[in-house]
Amino acid sequence: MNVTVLTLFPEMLQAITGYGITRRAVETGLLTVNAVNPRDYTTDRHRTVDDRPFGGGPGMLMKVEPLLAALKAAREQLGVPARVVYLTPQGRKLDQPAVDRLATEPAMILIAGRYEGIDERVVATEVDEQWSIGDYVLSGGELPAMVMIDAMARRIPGVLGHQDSAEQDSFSGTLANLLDCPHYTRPEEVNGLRVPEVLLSGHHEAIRRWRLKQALGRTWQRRPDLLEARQHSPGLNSEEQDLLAEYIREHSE
Ligand SMILES: COc1ccccc1CNc1ccc(C(N)=O)cn1
Repeated sequence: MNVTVLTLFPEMLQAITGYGITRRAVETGLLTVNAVNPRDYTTDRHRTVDDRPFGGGPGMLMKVEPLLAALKAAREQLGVPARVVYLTPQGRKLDQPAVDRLATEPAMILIAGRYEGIDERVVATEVDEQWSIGDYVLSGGELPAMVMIDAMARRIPGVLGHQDSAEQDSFSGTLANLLDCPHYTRPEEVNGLRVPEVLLSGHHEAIRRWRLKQALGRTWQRRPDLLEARQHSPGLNSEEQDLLAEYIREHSE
């Protein structure tokens, strides 16, 4: 997947290109992340990228011309048709299904706005999709862009060490509308705190049921909205219904 970010702060992208799974995805060529800085496409002496809003109001907006010129350069750089995404509080709330679909795009241009956003004429003529990572306002679209890139990178085959299918198959995790179960690793006891015995038992069926019960129970406790969705599509099977009922009984006395 090839991603180009339009940003006034290209160095910020080192937060994903320089560390961990996303760094390795870039190094192995499974992912490319480039930056195009609209400031490099200004023509005035002061390299102006922002201006005051018509009609008054607080703050500044990103000007049209530098953005359009940067978009043109980004499209030429990518060389193939790219999906243009604008990260904004006015966008649709990003979720895993959206990430999974976006991750199938061969090329994307992410516009990271600064100030109070960008001139609407750029949105109207160039943006394909507007996305928000949550109902809060940040100082720029760079962090949301990196959140989207990180989430998409994990869906590219070969990027995750463990078999992708393992993640797909697991009932929990955001892919299956359930919260994940608790996880433990060595030592078996620390500060008097023990690992649940079932996880040490080697009984894979008992472990599977315990993890499913914990995932269902946690979702019931923390995210009833997710559970509601899961109860309708695809619906809880009889084992899941039994395990959830058991968890609720144990957590209601
Ligand atoms: C006032 O900032 C803006 C106003 C309009 C557009 C972009 C920005 C840049 N800031 C952003 C961007 C995205 C998100 C999000 N929730 O995805 C939060 N903040």
